[in-house]
Amino acid sequence: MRAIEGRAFAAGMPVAALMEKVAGLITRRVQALYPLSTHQKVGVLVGPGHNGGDALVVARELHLQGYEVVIYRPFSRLKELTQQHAQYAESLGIALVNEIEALQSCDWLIDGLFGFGLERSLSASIAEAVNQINQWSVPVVSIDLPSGLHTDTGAALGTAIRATQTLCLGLWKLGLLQDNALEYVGTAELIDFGLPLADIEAVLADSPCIHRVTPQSAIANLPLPRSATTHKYKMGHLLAICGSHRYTGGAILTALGARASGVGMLSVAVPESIKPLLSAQLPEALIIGCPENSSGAIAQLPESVELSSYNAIACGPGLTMDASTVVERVIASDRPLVLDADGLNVLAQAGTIPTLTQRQAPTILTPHFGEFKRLFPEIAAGMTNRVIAVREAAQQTGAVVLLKGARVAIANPDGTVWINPASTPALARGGSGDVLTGLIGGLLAQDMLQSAPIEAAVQTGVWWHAEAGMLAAQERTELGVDAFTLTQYLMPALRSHLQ
Ligand SMILES: NC(=O)C1=CN([C@@H]2O[C@H](COP(=O)(O)OP(=O)(O)OC[C@H]3O[C@@H](n4cnc5c(N)ncnc54)[C@H](O)[C@@H]3O)[C@@H](O)[C@H]2O)[C@H](O)CC1
Ligand SMILES: [K+]
Repeated sequence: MRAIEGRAFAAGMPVAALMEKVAGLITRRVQALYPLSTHQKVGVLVGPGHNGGDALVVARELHLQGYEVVIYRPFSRLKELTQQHAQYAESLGIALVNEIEALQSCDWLIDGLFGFGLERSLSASIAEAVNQINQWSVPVVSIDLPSGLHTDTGAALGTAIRATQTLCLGLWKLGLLQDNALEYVGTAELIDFGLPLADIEAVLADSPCIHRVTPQSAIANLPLPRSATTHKYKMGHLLAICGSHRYTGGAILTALGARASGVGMLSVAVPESIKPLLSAQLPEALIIGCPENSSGAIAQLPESVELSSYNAIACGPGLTMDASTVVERVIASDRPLVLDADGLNVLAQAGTIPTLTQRQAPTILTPHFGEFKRLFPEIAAGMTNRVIAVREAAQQTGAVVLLKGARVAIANPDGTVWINPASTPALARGGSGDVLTGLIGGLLAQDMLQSAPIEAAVQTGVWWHAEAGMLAAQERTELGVDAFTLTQYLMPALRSHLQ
């Protein structure tokens, strides 16, 4: 962002004009959020840089419209432009207070302490003020990002404002999309102030892109509409390899996730002894009973199974490590593959990078952080930024890597990263990952027939899964989204977007 705005300034755009333009847009938005009639008294936190400058311009405009504005500006040295706005605000008679307590009686607050220029931890006195504000129940709108958050990693440097809304300026700051930042950001919105595309492209051209998954991008990747003359074999055939005597449910959930994807044919390989349970739940699927070993894990696939007849394979949920022979066989195959759970643990044991660099077909890995650490111990050891870490993992293995967390990040081997910006903690529950594996597998099997890029299935699966979780949580509370229920919400969630 600094480089992009630097190009605009170098080309003649006055800094003050850009600040005025941006702050005007912020003012309009906060007035809509906090109307004068109900939220007359506003406290404005002003930092030393241009984030503080933005805040002062907003303070001035709100004052001129009749709001009762109180400024808290705990820095003696301000950047020049910020200093000028501070002086003008004073000349208008806007109240200035030295004690943070004076803001507690405000109806709402604007946070302009720091934006993307924060480079070190907050000093003790500022941290103290921020902690106090966080204990009040006064709503806070943060300009650009909650003060105290690092703009890239989203980590709180010491402490940070817990915002009600964050109005991010121009382009999404990566930090706002990181798990670290979630408890601080509140509702995030982008204030688009018309950065010239040429400047954005010139600065970002050489760095791999980071995208947000949007409903539009996710829906565009769905295998819809179906061709009027299609038939089941044209809609993909997925082989799910999952479950054990111990973990029957994992197999059922994976298969139900796959079913929801609309895949043309679904085959599910499970240990022979649990076949009747799967058949009862999934009358439409072809359940393959496999020879099992003494622990009740799949020992091997039946000889009749011809891997080359499937468009994709999803492998891992509920297998246990005792099924390592079958996982190794699948990894060695030439089929597009989604690996999860024990599939990942077997891969880690075999050596992630040497094993995957030998694969010819596409691979999708879906680790949570614990599995990620086992797969990529070196990357995980030095990790401060999930997005960079997942990108490295994809680049080193040639696989698409989906790192689970509060916000899923998906990296392609070319360095592109996709982040799904909306989800729900209701999904933090055993089995919800199994549903995701099946769903992605089913989408992948369909995509393979349409020659869609493999990451399309991953993005769409992640988005759809989160949407189902959010819809279920809305109707049933965050406690009501067990993994089976989640599978029941996949269709309603999609329908609500397609209408
Ligand atoms: N293109 C845009 O997005 C625009 C952004 N604007 C706003 O400008 C800020 C970024 O401004 P900048 O002055 O670079 O940084 P900050 O306001 O975040 O403050 C940095 C300021 O503070 C000093 N500093 C850094 N860390 C600390 C610390 N821990 N304690 C004390 N002081 C610290 C540092 O030396 C700087 O002086 C952006 O976020 C937007 O809000 C423009 O107004 C419009 C275009
Ligand atoms: K801020």
